[in-house]
Order: sequence, then structure tokens, then C-alpha cells
Amino acid sequence: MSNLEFERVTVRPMDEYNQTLVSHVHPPDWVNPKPADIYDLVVIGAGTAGLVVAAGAAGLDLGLKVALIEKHLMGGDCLNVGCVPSKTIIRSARVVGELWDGKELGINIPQNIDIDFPAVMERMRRIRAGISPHDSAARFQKLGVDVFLGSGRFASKNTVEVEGQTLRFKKAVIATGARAAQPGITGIEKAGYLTNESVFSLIQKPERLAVIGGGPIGCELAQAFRRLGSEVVLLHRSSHVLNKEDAEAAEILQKVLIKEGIRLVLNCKLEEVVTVTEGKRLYFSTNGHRDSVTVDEILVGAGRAPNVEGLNLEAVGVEYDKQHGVKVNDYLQTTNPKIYAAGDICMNWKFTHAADAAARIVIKNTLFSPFGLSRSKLSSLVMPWVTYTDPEIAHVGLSEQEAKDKGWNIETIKIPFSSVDRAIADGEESGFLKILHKKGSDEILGATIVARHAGEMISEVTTAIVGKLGLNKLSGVIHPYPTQAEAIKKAADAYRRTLLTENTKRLLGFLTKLS
Ligand SMILES: Cc1cc2nc3c(=O)[nH]c(=O)nc-3n(C[C@H](O)[C@H](O)[C@H](O)COP(=O)(O)OP(=O)(O)OC[C@H]3O[C@@H](n4cnc5c(N)ncnc54)[C@H](O)[C@@H]3O)c2cc1C
Ligand SMILES: NC(=O)c1ccc[n+]([C@@H]2O[C@H](COP(=O)([O-])OP(=O)(O)OC[C@H]3O[C@@H](n4cnc5c(N)ncnc54)[C@H](O)[C@@H]3O)[C@@H](O)[C@H]2O)c1
Repeated sequence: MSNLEFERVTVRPMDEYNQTLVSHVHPPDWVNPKPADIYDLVVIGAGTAGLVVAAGAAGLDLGLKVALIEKHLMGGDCLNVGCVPSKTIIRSARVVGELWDGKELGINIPQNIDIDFPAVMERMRRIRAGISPHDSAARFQKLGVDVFLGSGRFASKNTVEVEGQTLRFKKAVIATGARAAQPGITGIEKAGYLTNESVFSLIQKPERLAVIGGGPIGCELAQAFRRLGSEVVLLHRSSHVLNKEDAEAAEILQKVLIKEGIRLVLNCKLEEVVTVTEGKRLYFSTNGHRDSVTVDEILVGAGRAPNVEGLNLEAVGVEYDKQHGVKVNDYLQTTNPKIYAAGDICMNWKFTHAADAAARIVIKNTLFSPFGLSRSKLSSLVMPWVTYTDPEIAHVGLSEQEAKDKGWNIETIKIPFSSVDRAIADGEESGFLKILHKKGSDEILGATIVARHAGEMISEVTTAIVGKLGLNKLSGVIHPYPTQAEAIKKAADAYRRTLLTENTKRLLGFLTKLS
């Protein structure tokens, strides 16, 4: 790649922090190495999935030759325009949420909280730059990976081209991720809008912000911007936000969003966006009523589009579609048996930890499963996820609806946090824990937690599912008092109480009287 092309890689604003970020994840003076004769693995895309595959394969010290190709910023969405910047500004926004609760907790807070939006964003840029050495070109080079900066494209059944060089591979991995899907609303392209790729470059707070899409991106960022001082309208197509979550959980979050001053429009059909002197005007209808709202900025979080373009997948027999991405089997193998895929490019679970877990499967299946023996399967993963709103909504395993759809006989135990002492002390009683188990058995099938730190709690349930620890075992686990995680023990105890039939109760009563 020529230096001129490198210079075009910028992350706005190009302050000292973003310069540091770029110097790590797309160094301007990087010189692509001379390719090896043949690579055991060529990985296209250096987001979480690609990085984990490359580091895992090269880091084993088995002398494997691994090439990693990245066209933009190593670290992909997670580091640059996803988890890291979003969670960093959510942290600042949480302070405001805490202050708003101050009066209830006996602390009088001044009417006007002074929010320094530029400082919030600068802190985010500083922290992101500070984390970036972990995903840097230099670190991967040290690990023994040949890092190529440029756009990767299959040239033949066993070669990939990057910046005029040809890399021969034994196996290849597509880890090119996804980007914000275009919303397809009349006039929106002309009016202009932000996505996750541009919103973290803001240095001034938008006074009025419309967020399109009430998925994880929309909900997390709508709440963060509201708390950081923007007037926010959240426009969502369905009857509740976070479609993939338990409706009761979403309902709790919706109440909080509304209480915090977000205008929430559900069942929203966006019709048109027009630029007027006052700003960007969005016309929409909801439950048969036409309405409009005028804002300074529009943020779109309306799903993802897989990065399948420009890879020349047809030439290597890799099937894909533009909505769901690269087609893979349970072993993450594409329709070309030598080519695998991992992460957002091919999976419904679009999470960093899912990309990481998939990358580990790919390492195993490409390098350590001779003749296809002992391959790992995607379907064997137990996948938790968390939406980092306040309260957080965490989930693992099956939902009630999925269990019903499968025709499974299930029981649900629900523990409201209003019955958990620590949550009461914290003034955080509105959430709940729901655990699903097989009817007539203590086997846990899934759980949803709505709580300020639900994300920290869900791993206990995940561990129980993975380790096949049923509710009987969890009931014997001592949970420190007072913690919100006691809700899990309460659920386990509640299950054990269901084992007490009238006869056993009578027998126990009788034995107690005798002793
Ligand atoms: C705002 C936001 C917040 C999020 N928050 C969370 C969170 O809190 N927790 C969580 O688990 N997940 C979160 N996610 C999701 C998470 O970021 C993704 O699931 C994860 O980054 C997927 O990793 P990946 O490696 O599959 O793809 P990506 O991270 O998208 O990486 C793909 C890489 O491939 C490169 N590439 C594409 N085409 C080519 C090519 N032809 N040649 C070379 N390189 C190419 C791209 O430039 C990119 O760097 C969030 C996402 C967003 C947008
Ligand atoms: N905490 C996390 O783990 C986290 C955070 C952010 C993003 N992510 C990942 O990123 C992915 C993308 O997030 P997302 O929120 O963009 O996608 P999403 O698909 O989960 O949600 C987008 C929502 O927007 C709605 N929508 C689409 N077009 C619309 C329109 N024109 N008007 C109104 N509503 C519309 C959809 O019905 C959908 O429910 C997610 O799948 C998630 O896995 C994860």
C-alpha cells in the first residue's frame, strides 16, 4: 500500500488520542511484509474474530504461517466504533443517572448538572487509544503474524490478493464483519445521518437527536445521549424495544427511558426525512396517526449489513446473501470446505464474545481436527448477552417464547428484585430475574436478568448451564449477603420448595414433632 493511501485513514477528530489510535491500528508508515510461499491460514478482517483466529493460531508456537489482512482499523467495530467507545460514554452517562436518583437517596443535587460533553468524548478517545495497543499491528507482528494492511480479495481457489501481493493459503477465514444497514427511508441519505461509524466522532452534543431503531445500539445510545443532555426521540418499528428480549424486561426499560425524558415512539413507520431551516424533519406514522419531529442529528441503529462486497466470493464458491452474510455450517465452514468464516459476517449472534468464541472454533476446526475428527460446533455454545442500558438486560439460553416454539415443557421462576434486600437498599427494585427450567427437572434452560449490573450476574447462570449445575446445586451455593446475585439463590430455593409435595410436607411435620 502506498503511503498516500495510508494518509487517508483518519479517525475524526484527529487529536493526539485518535492519532495514537491510528498509529496502533493502522500505522501510517506500515510496510506490508513479503508474503510467505504459502500460509496455513489467511484471515481477512482484523476485528475480534480475525484477531482471535490469528493470535490463537500464531501464538501456539507451532511454526504455523498466518497472514492477517485489514483494510481499515485493526480491532474492527468493537475497539473503534462499537463496544469500547459506547461503554465508555455510557459510563459517563451513568453518573448523570445516579445524580438524577440523588433526591430519592437523600442527596440534593443542584438543578443544573454541568455536563461537559466534549470532555466525555475526549475521555472516550483517550481510553480507546489506551486500549488499542492490544489490537495493534505491531503486537500481531510480534506474535509472528504477517499483517497486511489493505483490502483482501479472493483471486483464485487458493489465493487472496492484497495491495498487489498474492497470498497462497491452505485454509482461509472470512472475518470481515458487518456495518450499519441503510435505513431505506425517503430523503434520509440527502439529509444525512450518523451511524455507529460516525457518532463517536462527535465533539459537540446534538441538542435534538432522533434515534432510529430500538435495538441494542438505539437503546444504549438513546439513553446515553439523553443523560448527556440531548433531547432524544427514539423511533422504533415494533411494539416494544429490544425485540429479541423478554417483553416484560423491555417494558421495564421503556418505563425508565420515558421517565428520563426520552420520547419513545413505538410501532413507528418512518415515511420521509426533509431538511428544513430548523433542522432535519422526520415524518412518521404510529398507530394510524401521522406526526413529525425536527432534530439536529439522526442516529441510525437499524440492524447490520454483512461486509460481503468486494471479496470475490463467487470465484471461490462461497455462498452468501446480502442480508445474512456468508453461509456456514455448524462447523463454521463455508460452501468452500477450505474457507471458514467467523463473527458478524456469518452469525446471528453479533457480539464480541460470540466472535471470539467462533474464532476459537475456527482455530480448532481448521488446524486441529485432522480428517474432520473432533470438530467443534457453533450450536454447542451457550451464548449470553447483555444490553448495557440502565438497568441492564442480560440473557442466556432459551427464552420462554423459544421454549414454547420448540414445544418444550418448561417452568419459569421469577424473582422480583423488590424481594432482594440489596436491591431494596440500592433503590433498584424494578427489575427481575427469570429462570427457565425443564418441567419436572432442575435443569436450567435459560435466564433473563433486568438489573443495574445484570451483566455481572448472568455469568453465574451461564456457568451453571455450561457446567450442568441444576437449581438443586445452585441452592447449595452460599451467596454473600447482601448482594443482588442472591436473587439466583432465591430462584434455586424457590425451585426446591416446589419439590415439597403435600405428603412430604406432612411427613416432615410429623418427623419434626417426633424429634
Ligand atoms: C455501537 C456498537 C456497540 C456494540 N457493543 C457491544 C457490546 O457491548 N458487547 C458485545 O459483545 N458486542 C457489541 N457490539 C458488537 C460487536 O462490536 C461485534 O459483534 C464485533 O465487533 C464483531 O466482530 P467481527 O470480527 O466479526 O467484525 P468487525 O469488528 O466488524 O471486524 C471486521 C473487520 O474486517 C475488516 N474488513 C472488512 N472487509 C475487509 C476486506 N475486504 N479486507 C480486509 N479487511 C476487511 C473491517 O475493516 C473490520 O475491521 C457492538 C456493536 C456496535 C456497532
Ligand atoms: N450490548 C451489546 O452486546 C450490543 C450493543 C450494541 C450492538 N450490539 C450488536 O449490534 C447489532 C446491531 O444492533 P442494532 O441495534 O443496530 O440492530 P438490531 O437489528 O438488533 O435492532 C435494530 C432495530 O431497529 C428496528 N428498525 C429497523 N429499521 C427501522 C426503521 N426504519 N424504523 C424504526 N425501527 C427500525 C428493527 O426492527 C430492530 O428491532 C446487534 O445485533 C447486537 O448484536 C450489541
